[in-house]
Amino acid sequence: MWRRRRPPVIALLGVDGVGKTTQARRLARTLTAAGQPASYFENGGGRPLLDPLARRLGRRDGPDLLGRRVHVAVEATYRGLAITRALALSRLTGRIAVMDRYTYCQYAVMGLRGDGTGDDDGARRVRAAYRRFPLPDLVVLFTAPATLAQQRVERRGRDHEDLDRLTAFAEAYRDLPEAAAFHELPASGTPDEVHAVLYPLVTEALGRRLDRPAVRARATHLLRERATRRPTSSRRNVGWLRRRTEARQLHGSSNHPPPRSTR
Ligand SMILES: Cc1cn([C@H]2C[C@H](O)[C@@H](COP(=O)(O)OP(=O)(O)O)O2)c(=O)[nH]c1=O
Repeated sequence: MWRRRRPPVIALLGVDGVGKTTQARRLARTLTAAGQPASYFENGGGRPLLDPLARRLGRRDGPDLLGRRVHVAVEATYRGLAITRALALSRLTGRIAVMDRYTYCQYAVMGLRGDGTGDDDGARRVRAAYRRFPLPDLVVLFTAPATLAQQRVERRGRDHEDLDRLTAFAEAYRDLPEAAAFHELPASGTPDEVHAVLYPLVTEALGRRLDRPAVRARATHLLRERATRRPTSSRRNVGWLRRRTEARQLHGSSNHPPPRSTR
């Protein structure tokens, strides 16, 4: 269905533990089962790799290991490459891209840490580099109390999250200039409950996308209609052809111009 056009992009955002991965994987499966092939893509900034490495080397985290400027460059490049790969695979396969995190997560995490502001124009450079990525057809920001997100992260058993950091991170998402276009979805319920709200939002966004060719076809039709009403050069040519044919019929010649009346 999406072979000739860029397949839709659905981006799921939110702080750690809010349920992005759970919902994104499920969404890709449900869409595929419903005949709308979709793929799940994870677009992290490499934190699960960098932070443990930093700790092994006796540092607190990635920024402490690399310095703020280098860390942002590494993180934004890592995420940018993940998004590039995801979009390329989606385009090649014609499958809807369900994005677990997107460009906005980089902007939010930089806002949270205060990276790339003041003398350092890192934030502007990251935004400039990410400008080539398409606007998603739907951006969903999952929200949940920080305590619940923290419990979920603990239950996952892979990492730990500080409560204050989760609260500030949620604020950083809401402070983004793009936040007005995000669809906020409370994600405190069970995975079934959250999916039941998410899925109709997604199908509605896909429907809007499917409507676009119809709008374009109608516009093309109206333009053609207008063009045939206006006296264009091609219509004048048709008139000239008709007059020439009539003249030839009058003078009984098909291949030669009509004789001049003065002769
Ligand atoms: C969505 C959800 C997740 N979980 C669990 C599954 C995971 O182990 C953990 C974190 O969910 P996860 O989807 O990994 O969150 P995120 O991608 O936003 O960091 O919480 C619940 O217990 N209940 C839920 O409703």
